[in-house]
Amino acid sequence: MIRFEHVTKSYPDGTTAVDDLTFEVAEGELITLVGPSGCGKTTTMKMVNRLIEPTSGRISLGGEDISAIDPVQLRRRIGYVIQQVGLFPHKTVLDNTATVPHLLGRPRKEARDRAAELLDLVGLDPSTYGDRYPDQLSGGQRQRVGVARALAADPPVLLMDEPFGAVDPVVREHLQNEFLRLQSTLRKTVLFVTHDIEEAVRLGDRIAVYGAGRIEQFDTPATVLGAPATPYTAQFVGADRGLKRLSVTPVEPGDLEQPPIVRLDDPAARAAGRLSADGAPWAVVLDADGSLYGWVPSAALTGAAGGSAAGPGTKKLAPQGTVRDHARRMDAWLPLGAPLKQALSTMLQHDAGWVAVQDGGRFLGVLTPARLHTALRRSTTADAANLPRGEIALDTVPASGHTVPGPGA
Ligand SMILES: Nc1ncnc2c1ncn2[C@@H]1O[C@H](COP(=O)(O)OP(=O)(O)OP(=O)(O)O)[C@@H](O)[C@H]1O
Repeated sequence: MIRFEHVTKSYPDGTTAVDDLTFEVAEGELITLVGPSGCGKTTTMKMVNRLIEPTSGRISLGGEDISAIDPVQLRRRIGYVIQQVGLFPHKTVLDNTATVPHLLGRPRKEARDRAAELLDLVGLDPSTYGDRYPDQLSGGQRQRVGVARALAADPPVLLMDEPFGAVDPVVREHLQNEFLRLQSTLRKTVLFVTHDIEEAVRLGDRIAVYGAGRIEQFDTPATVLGAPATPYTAQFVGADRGLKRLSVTPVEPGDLEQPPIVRLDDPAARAAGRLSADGAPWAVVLDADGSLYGWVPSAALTGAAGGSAAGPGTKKLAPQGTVRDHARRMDAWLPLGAPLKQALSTMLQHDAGWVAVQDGGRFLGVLTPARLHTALRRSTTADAANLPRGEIALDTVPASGHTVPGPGA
């Protein structure tokens, strides 16, 4: 969709803002441009809508050389969101958003209806905010209007230059999540400038890491974090890149452990026999349709008073009733493909030694801290070797136990 071929921008004073850039952005892809101040990110962006003309090289949009497109026509195909949103102070939020469609010839009423839809889309109720003026909004709300306005002409391409840079971290994360939700349905081709590596990782399908005027690495967030191409990139993404990588590494079926499984309606005696044969301290309990209900400690099944809390020497009774009578609920589960960070956070939140992973309501297995660590290492090695994760064998330091720790362990 967007293609840079050997693009250079030099200024008469001898500054080379961008030096021989070549890259391609696919349709519907969100690329984050990240790097320190002055490395050429904004210059790259402004060359796409011809606010800056390159000194040499070629930029094309959908196969068309942009130097042959009238800049005004070109900008109608490209939404532009900047940090200092640049709303018209004397116009209401609704009119600010409707300006572009109206300028493009849509009747006023139609343009305003569309603007109301867009405000709704970016999370601003038009009946509450539509009649306000920009100075009656918070910084985060103004940014949302900026995004709505950029989307108003329904351009296939969006350029976003630190659009969430001026708001506090909490609002910023909120805006990022909303923008991701929007992008998952709109699938615009987006160039997004930021100097915040966290933001670049969270939003980008791929990240372009800039050094002075050049791209040092252009790859997926997982690869940039797991296998930085140069010492510069490694230093830029930070020493805690393993931790950041948790956010972009999904849970895969091969990561899961398989504790014994019993069903809610199984007789307790049979379930106890099964656990005792396996030497397992607990089992996952599934309901009739195969989804997670919770877990049951072996001690509870064998009737020891107080279940898993029973001390040594407690007299064991014959198992009574069904598993349902002894099982404990466990709400902590994740969908397959959820990031490892969510897995870790769910374990911590539930104070549990494992978290169940399900696919469309079907239980697949459990992830433990040890397995999470292995998954992270394996995916990092796989990215560096350019192989599927399942094909990576690790030389692993053995975990201390060989059974899955019980919840709360
Ligand atoms: N008109 C100009 N004349 C000379 N140098 C310029 C001019 N405009 C920009 N530059 C230089 O080009 C380089 C790239 O600037 P650019 O705005 O693209 O950086 P950036 O990566 O977006 O930085 P920031 O994160 O601070 O916005 C900088 O060194 C800047 O000083």
